[in-house]
Amino acid sequence: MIDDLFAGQPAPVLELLPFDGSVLYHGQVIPAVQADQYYRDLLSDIEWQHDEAIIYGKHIITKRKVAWYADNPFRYTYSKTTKVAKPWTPLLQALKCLAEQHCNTSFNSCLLNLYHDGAEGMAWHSDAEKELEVNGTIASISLGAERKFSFKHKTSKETRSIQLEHGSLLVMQGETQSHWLHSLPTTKKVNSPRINLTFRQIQTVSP
Ligand SMILES: O=C(O)CCC(=O)C(=O)O
Ligand SMILES: [Fe+2]
Repeated sequence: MIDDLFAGQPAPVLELLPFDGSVLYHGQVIPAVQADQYYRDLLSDIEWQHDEAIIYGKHIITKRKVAWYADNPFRYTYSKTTKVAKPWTPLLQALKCLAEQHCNTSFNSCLLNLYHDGAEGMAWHSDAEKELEVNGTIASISLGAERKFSFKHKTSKETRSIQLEHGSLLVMQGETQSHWLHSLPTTKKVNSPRINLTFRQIQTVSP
């Protein structure tokens, strides 16, 4: 029986992309009870703020909330707005450590998103801001409501989707950001919050 074979073992890691990059779904790397606690702690302890963006010249304030933490008070620019990172909390440091163990790499920053319900999502984009290491690994931890996450190839337009479970880890690496867009589609089926943490490697400015 397949079930017996995997009993008590971590779920097998799943490759999502057929080519031009690699997206590995590690499944639920945080046990549910612990994930529940992390979710509650992050909801109350993180300094959540509405995100700002300038899109087609318009100043937009998102319903989704964000926060940015890092080793240093890095400045990070996306959607033409600049943020300054806050110092790690003990819980974020523990989650960073967990992500680093699974990815065999180190991260120096984390962007957090809080989607209050399925009406909030993220449009097609790739994480290729100039401050990010080129082809750097991005580790994404999900807590709270399960949501669909999609990839679309920039030229062939092929798509791949996956459900991101409570306590799960998804790792985007290699040439993924150069060739694929990703999005968190909005949905009427979800009416509770989801927290997402993406651990990243920001280029530190050389002297
Ligand atoms: O919410 C997610 O799972 C992904 C968020 C994302 O793509 C980003 O912050 O760049
Ligand atoms: Fe992204």
